[in-house]
Amino acid sequence: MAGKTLYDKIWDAHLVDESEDGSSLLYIDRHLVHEVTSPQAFEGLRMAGRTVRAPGQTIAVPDHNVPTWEDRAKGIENEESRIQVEALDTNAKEFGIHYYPVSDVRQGIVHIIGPEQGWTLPGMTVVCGDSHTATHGAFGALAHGIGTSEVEHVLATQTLIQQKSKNMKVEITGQLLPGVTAKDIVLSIIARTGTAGGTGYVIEYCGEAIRALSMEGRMTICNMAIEGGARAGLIAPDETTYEYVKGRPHAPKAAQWEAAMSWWKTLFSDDDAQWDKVVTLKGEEIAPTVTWGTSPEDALPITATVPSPDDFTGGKVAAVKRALDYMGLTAGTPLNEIEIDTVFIGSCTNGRIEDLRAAAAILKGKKIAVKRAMVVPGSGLVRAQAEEEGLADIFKEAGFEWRMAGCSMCLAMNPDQLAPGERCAATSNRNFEGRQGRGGRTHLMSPAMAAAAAISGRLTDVREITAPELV
Ligand SMILES: CC(C)[C@H](C(=O)O)[C@@H](O)C(=O)O
Ligand code: SF4
Repeated sequence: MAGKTLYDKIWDAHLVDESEDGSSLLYIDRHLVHEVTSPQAFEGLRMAGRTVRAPGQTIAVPDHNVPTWEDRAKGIENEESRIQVEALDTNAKEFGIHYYPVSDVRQGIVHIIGPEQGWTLPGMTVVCGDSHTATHGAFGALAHGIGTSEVEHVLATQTLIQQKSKNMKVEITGQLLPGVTAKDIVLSIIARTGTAGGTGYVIEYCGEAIRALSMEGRMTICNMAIEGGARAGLIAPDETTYEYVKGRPHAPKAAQWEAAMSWWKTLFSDDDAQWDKVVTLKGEEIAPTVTWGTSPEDALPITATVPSPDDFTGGKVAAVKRALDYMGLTAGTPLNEIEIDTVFIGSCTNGRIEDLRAAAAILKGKKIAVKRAMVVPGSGLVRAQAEEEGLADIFKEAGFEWRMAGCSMCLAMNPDQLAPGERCAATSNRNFEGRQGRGGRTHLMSPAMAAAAAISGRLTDVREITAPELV
């Protein structure tokens, strides 16, 4: 019998039942909940007179709709947003689940606080009514987004009906060059495989360059597995993982830690595991990367020029024409000559402490050359740590707004939005039309690249900026 992949192992360990058509019932270890996709699910429970099956494994936090200005006691102006946050508040209390309200310093983006609080652990199944649940795969947890009716199903039963995906391996060999980060890796992968390259697969990221990443960097990679079309992303746990998890509020302790470790140490793909698809990239060949279009696959090294529709074939020709029109770009323009108005550093892709450190290292002692720039820490605890480390002062002195935690300008569901035509260097994960506000233009990149763009006023190769750790 062939060996198993990491995905096979976690799947098998959570399989409750399997029917002949291949649909399977999986046990769910952690259910994360936010305000946008949960109100109807709780309402469904209420109407059926049901309770939450495992309230101790269900964790709720408002993040998408909350304003990120400092005085949040003022409440939420937009009615729909306010109703959703109020509903979460009521539901969390009524159903007795773990809850981090806006007033709690631990509040933040659901995919940042799960790992931060030690809810996300290797070998678990983790779900949330949110596509970027893939983030938690960085711990070697099988984590994916679910729809609102599935949220209700998990709340009621702590199980989920699933079809097994195929196994895909993405290997990044060798080492990254200075100035190149996890974000550049994942943008380069999606540029290569396309946004449909992972459709039907769970991707395991491996190789020397992945092993060398911190947990923050690994979360950035898995966060965007969904942008590459995959059901989930996974990275096998190792010492870096255990060190990050150990001592977190909800991580196992003492004898439980030892028991958990003996399971976690089995969580890797066997040498003779079967892969349905394999993609390999060389770490040394990855450059600081930016997107130029309206799909995450529209990514190129910063040293490139805006492509022409003629460089493509099939349906992509018309898509590129439309993208260039929407983005207000002309084929042949060097990417590093594109002037920007705004910089957004934050989101569940790049709103962790390491991301803020990387941006601050570039910004130290410099001033922004853009109309507006904001840093939105991914959680209240990231914000507090950044303040303690002096990063907040660096951002503020450079001219950045220093905000409270939330999804913020990653998507236009709260007051932080782009105006029509406004061009933004963003550390988030989606650059679709209108994603950051109607008519807004998004260029995705790493925090260091966004910081470099902030001080030059145009898309900039971070390797041109002198920063202590880059020389
Ligand atoms: C609002 C939510 C359902 C959505 C998602 O599923 O990803 C959001 O988080 C996003 O990033 O677009
Ligand atoms: S930060 Fe952005 S990508 Fe992440 S959950 Fe919020 S809206 Fe979705």
